[in-house]
Amino acid sequence: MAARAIELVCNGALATFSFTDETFLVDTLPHESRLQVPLTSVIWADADKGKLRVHVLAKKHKRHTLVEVSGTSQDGGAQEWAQALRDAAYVGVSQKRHFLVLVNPQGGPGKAITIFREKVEPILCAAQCIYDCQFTEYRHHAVKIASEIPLDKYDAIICISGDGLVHEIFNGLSQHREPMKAFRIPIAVVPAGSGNGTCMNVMGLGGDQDVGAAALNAIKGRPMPVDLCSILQDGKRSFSYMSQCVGLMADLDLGTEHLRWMGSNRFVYGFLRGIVTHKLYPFSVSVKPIETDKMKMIESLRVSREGSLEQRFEASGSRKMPEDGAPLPPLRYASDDTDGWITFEDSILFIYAGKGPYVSRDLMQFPVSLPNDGAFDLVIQHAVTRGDMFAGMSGAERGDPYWLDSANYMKASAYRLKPLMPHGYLSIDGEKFPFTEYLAEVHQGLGTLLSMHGIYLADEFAMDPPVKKKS
Ligand SMILES: Nc1ncnc2c1ncn2[C@@H]1O[C@H](COP(=O)(O)OP(=O)(O)OP(=O)(O)O)[C@@H](O)[C@H]1O
Repeated sequence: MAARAIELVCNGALATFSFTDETFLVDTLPHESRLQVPLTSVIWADADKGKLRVHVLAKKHKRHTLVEVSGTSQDGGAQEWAQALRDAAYVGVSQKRHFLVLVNPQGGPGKAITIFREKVEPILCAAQCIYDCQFTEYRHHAVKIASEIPLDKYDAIICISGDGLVHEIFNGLSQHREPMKAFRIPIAVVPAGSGNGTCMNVMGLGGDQDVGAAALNAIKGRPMPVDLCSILQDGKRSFSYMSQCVGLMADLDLGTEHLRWMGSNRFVYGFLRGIVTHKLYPFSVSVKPIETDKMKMIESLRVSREGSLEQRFEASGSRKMPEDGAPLPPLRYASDDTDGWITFEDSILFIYAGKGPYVSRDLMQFPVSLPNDGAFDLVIQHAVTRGDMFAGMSGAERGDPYWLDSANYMKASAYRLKPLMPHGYLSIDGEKFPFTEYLAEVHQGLGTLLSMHGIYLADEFAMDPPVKKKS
């Protein structure tokens, strides 16, 4: 598309506002200031009595910040131009979305209310969105809110929190009287917890610190189906959307709660403590694998990254709207099915299953994870020397541990895990669960997140295997 431009007067100087399919540009003459942002970053444009105002989220110091640019047209046409810009900036997504905003005042460092009032609210208002806001008042409050959410009222739920509240929302939606329809309500997360892995998976590296990018994702993102996992434990069914882990990785999360004052450094401390104690954990785990070949998983990742944005969403969004009253999907493996299962019984360092490449800023545990391939990625990390554990810390944030020979990396549609020790930690989406046997079973594309990309962003992962040093 040829650039569509309008001449305006801004602060006494002449300026040209223009846009193409890709970009919005403001040029002030003589070239004193220039603003250029992707067209997707334009969140509103309107004109009144010849005065044109455009709101964009411009990237400054690695964060998206709300910026207003305005000018007066002397030749008319501002209203029509603003409308054209708005339509171009919202191609494929609806304008003026209606949100339920859930804010966890206790999440992470306790700044969620400030983040909402000072950063998110002005952006939602600038984009002319409508929202109902609720502060969560106690643990599991979000489960109750999501289980009673009116269908058809909201375009999405915005969660200003960490990953724990998202876990509660998915579980609340599963308890809705119309669970399958409730699961179609997309969730957008604004980082305000101590664990913000979901934001990194959706928005890429730095997404855990970019509130503006998260608000933009809520306003402009499209529904991306994501696999969820049923957890059946002691006859009770719940849902996990992000991770399950036992062994060292659960110890360093749940076993360092008393060191919260250290921030995310407590995880590093926990890992170093694990190197010193060099403890192994006995488990039995049976897996129903879909893929065990690391190079084939890389190939699927490559394919998923190819193709246009439209193609990606088309490929991932072919779900039909469920019928009224459709129940939750049944569990296929609740009985003792063993056909095609592989069993490992061993003392291991940890077992980690998950969806989404990042589990934290410092760890890309599942670099080949895809949003809706019907699998949770599962890693069984076998015993290694202290030296190898230490060396394994380097490159963990860009997925290097994927290539470790000592790690079984699989895509699984289900697994059963049984602790062979009396005490320990089981972390599910970062929450503490009873340390007893459970079954995990994947449901393809059951949940929905908002995304501007249709895939997870984990570009730091090098898809080629490292060259092995000759010994
Ligand atoms: N008002 C409240 N008081 C106490 N706990 C709350 C409140 N609202 C929500 N919670 C709890 O906070 C927990 C986690 O919140 P959140 O997801 O925002 O942060 P997180 O980073 O995952 O966790 P955390 O900060 O605890 O490490 C959830 O278990 C939720 O039940």
